[in-house]
Amino acid sequence: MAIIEVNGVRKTYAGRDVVDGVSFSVERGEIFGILGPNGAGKTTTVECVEGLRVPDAGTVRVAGLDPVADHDRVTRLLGAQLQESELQARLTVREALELYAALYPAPVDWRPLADRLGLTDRLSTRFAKLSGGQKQRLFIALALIGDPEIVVLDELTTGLDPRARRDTWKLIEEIRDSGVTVLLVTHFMEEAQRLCDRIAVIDRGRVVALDTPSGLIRRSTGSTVLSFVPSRPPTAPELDRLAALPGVATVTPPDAAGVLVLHATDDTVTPLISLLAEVGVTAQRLRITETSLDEAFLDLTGEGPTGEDLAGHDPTGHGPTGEGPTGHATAAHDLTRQDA
Ligand SMILES: Nc1ncnc2c1ncn2[C@@H]1O[C@H](COP(=O)(O)OP(=O)(O)OP(=O)(O)O)[C@@H](O)[C@H]1O
Repeated sequence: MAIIEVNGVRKTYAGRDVVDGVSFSVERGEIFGILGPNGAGKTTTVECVEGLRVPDAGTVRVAGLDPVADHDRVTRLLGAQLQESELQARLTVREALELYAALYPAPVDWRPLADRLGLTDRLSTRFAKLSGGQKQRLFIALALIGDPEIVVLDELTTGLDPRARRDTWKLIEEIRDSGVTVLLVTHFMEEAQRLCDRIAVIDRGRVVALDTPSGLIRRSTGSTVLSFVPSRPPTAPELDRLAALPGVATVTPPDAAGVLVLHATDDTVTPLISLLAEVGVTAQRLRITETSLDEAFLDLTGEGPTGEDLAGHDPTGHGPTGEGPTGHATAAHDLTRQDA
């Protein structure tokens, strides 16, 4: 049974639907990703799930409860990751763990939790002195301290170096394997592809696709990439015949290294081989690969922030606006969208 159900949720700011009829459900025990470009409405959506924002229309249920009307009960079920600005710089790791444990009726013992998250030798360190990866591990610990059934992680690995990001991914998998459902908001295709059981791609306030990572890839046009070095350059009519093969989305003529690339489907392979045999061309270094989630994302949304584009994006650097305790939503999102 679904542990989170979001049905037709709408949120309007200044006459603009920033969340425009979003629906999805999250099954118990999965890592469910919400992926989308800047300002797509991801944070607004998950804050409706957390009961931090009130939808203008639609319903949200967390384990059957309304996150606004049953806020206290939902808070006990759902551990949310803090934003950096929400923790005092001078607080030590131990103080933060003790403080947050005291907020819950039945917290887990924070010592083994700190140990599991590699924080034991940092217990006396002040928050401001922790590295980016250590801060994120502390946020995960604080999100888990109330022994939640669901944990919401929003842009957890933004700003981390590749090693710290991979360490964090391992922790997120361990959390899922311990039976906790994970709702993960991310910009990073690689992160979504590697971690998520299913992904909702949100663009301009709407769910444009919802599937497993490989399902999303298969859905995009030209999901199979065929590349080879033809034994001689193809003529213009031959390139036209390649483009007309079943399943071909695009043909890129040989580059400087002589490599010709087709974005196509698995059904293209046999007719391609036949055509090449017919015109007397051999295919050297033939490679058949799956397109990346990155390319599928571009195809699904018509734009594509890549991990690198967004590596410097700091969601905590945004100033607060009228609603939402995280200070996430700011005009900076709009600027990013206009720039995109
Ligand atoms: N309280 C608010 N007042 C006015 N506009 C808001 C408010 N909260 C969010 N918005 C706008 O709603 C849109 C969606 O914001 P949201 O933070 O949900 O997007 P996001 O997909 O999480 O983006 P990012 O990946 O950049 O964090 C943005 O254009 C944002 O400026």
